[in-house]
Amino acid sequence: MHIAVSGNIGSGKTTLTEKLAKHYGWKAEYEAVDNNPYLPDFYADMKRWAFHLQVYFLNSRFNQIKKIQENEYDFIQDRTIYEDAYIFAANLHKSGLMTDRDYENYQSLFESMIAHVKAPDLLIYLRADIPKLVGQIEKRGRSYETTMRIDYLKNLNQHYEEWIKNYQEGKLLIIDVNHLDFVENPADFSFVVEKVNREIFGLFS
Ligand SMILES: Nc1ncnc2c1ncn2[C@@H]1O[C@H](COP(=O)(O)OP(=O)(O)OP(=O)(O)O)[C@@H](O)[C@H]1O
Repeated sequence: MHIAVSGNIGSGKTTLTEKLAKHYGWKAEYEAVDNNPYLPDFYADMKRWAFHLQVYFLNSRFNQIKKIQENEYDFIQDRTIYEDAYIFAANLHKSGLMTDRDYENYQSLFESMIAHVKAPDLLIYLRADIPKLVGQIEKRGRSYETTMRIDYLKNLNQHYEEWIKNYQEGKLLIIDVNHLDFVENPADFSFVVEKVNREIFGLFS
């Protein structure tokens, strides 16, 4: 079984992925953040590094999916390959931070890859408004994320909502996390687990 957690920057994917993996005994696949060779440069100069970063994420996500699909274990994945293409790359192109030429090249690479990708059995989307995202980004205090503009988060949220509205690849669970704190409040985590239980009941057989 393949579960994926999606959502904007700071929506709490990594924490929820960790907690659900522990709760259900699933293996977890995280985003390449600490060893990412482009991320700090990208935040300093998006136009200069957009294409490089997108190719890096696409490849790293594709390798994760291969691993998940080739394995017999149940996996939970922190962010999907769809978000790289339909949210981040699309937004960079729309905002004029990726040229038409680079975007077309990227899309063609994505199309070649997506033919080999199976959608997750369950997609969990963490919906969060800007104040919640900003609060969580500030709390974790990654230095290179301090230059991030509110507009960037807003545009990403618009892309997320559009994508989720049209998502038909598999089961989808939308969780509004604006008033949830599944780290500090055990009842909030139980609330999420109950929702997930309802969705995965039947997927195990
Ligand atoms: N395709 C992409 N294009 C641009 N930036 C990306 C892409 N994928 C991930 N990132 C950025 O890489 C970093 C990944 O950090 P991390 O894995 O902690 O996730 P996050 O998006 O901050 O979410 P969360 O707080 O929900 O775990 C963030 O700054 C994130 O937005």
